[in-house]
Amino acid sequence: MQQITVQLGTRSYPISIGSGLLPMLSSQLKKHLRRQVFIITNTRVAELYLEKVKQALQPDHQINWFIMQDGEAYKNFESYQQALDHLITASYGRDCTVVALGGGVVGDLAGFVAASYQRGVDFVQLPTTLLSQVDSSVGGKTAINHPQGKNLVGAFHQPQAVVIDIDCLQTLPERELKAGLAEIIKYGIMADAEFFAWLETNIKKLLELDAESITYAIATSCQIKANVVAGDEREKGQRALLNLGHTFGHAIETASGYGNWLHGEAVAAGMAIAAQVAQCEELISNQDYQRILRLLVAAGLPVNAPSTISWPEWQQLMGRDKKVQAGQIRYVLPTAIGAAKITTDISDSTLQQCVAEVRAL
Ligand SMILES: NC(=O)c1ccc[n+]([C@@H]2O[C@H](COP(=O)([O-])OP(=O)(O)OC[C@H]3O[C@@H](n4cnc5c(N)ncnc54)[C@H](O)[C@@H]3O)[C@@H](O)[C@H]2O)c1
Ligand SMILES: O=C(O)C(=O)C[C@@H](O)[C@H](O)[C@H](O)COP(=O)(O)O
Ligand SMILES: [Zn+2]
Repeated sequence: MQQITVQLGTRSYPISIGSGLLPMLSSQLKKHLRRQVFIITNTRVAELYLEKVKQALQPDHQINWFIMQDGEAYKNFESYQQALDHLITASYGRDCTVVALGGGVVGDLAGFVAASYQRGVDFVQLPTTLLSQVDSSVGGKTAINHPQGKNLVGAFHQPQAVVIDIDCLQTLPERELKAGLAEIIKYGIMADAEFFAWLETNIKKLLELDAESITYAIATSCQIKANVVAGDEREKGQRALLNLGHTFGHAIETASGYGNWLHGEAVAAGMAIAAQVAQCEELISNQDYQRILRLLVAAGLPVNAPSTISWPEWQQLMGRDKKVQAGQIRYVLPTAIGAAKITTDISDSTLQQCVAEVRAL
């Protein structure tokens, strides 16, 4: 088992990564779980893992749970209210722990429940998708979607612990695995040229779920994210680099109806647009631009944006991005493999042309 710490002073927390961790949860989480535990999961994950988790935690804990509907479309106000209704009906107090068992949808929603129930209770993440293991379970961004934009309602609320059992990936559909690779590739592009080169060589092994390679990719991703979050917990500056591809990607997810494009797929197409803009602006070499596209394609990810979104719609959706400051959209653009920058200085015509070109790739 490997352990990484997110260094946030008194709110620091461990990320444990390994095989066979769910059955050993009680010992993994000894110091991190309150007596009253409230598990939030979804229909699919409950079928696969809820009993295992309950068994691992009994009899030391009082356990209640809420099973939400499966899918991005359910990361909404209704599921949020239903989860709270369950917590209140079960008479859970402020001294409970909310446990998220599932992918990023469950994790984001459960995190927001934990952040807001009785003004904040403890929270533990048990991520079961590749995407949630490398990204959403770490860093404390919690949220639900609004029909007009992704993650528009939420809070920063760090977990007490994250336990990543790589065995969960055995049951994950291939399309979801690929979606997780998008956020892994993101780390290589924005922060780590050596990791990007490793991904170029090992992408097939990741697609085949080679245990050593997957563990290395998860640990490296979590370490990169932990470093960024430790330096800028609330996205006042450099944390925005973790949003590479998201200004465009979130617009794609919202415009196409939540769940039609997976988050990772939309981020992949968003990173292709960001790379294209960077190339038009001569911020990145053609060679690095090509390497980004090649790796995304090798991971089986889309590099084309949908052609159904009109330019005014792009503008409206991107205008709701949470990085907007003083009415100006701040774009994250790659400047080389392993480096990115945040800029407002891109003309509308360049953007429109790049979005059109990525549609035509
Ligand atoms: N908070 C953050 O920092 C952050 C970071 C990245 C993404 N996100 C959010 O995460 C969400 C995407 O997360 P996701 O890609 O995990 O999607 P998801 O949570 O919808 O999970 C994908 C699918 O896999 C199923 N599933 C989960 N674990 C499984 C398993 N082990 N075996 C079989 N099926 C399983 C789920 O039921 C679902 O159908 C988006 O809402 C995105 O906005 C948040
Ligand atoms: O942790 C972060 O910071 C990220 O930006 C990670 C992203 O992968 C993630 O999708 C996040 O939820 C996007 O944040 P948002 O602030 O744009 O909603
Ligand atoms: Zn993301």
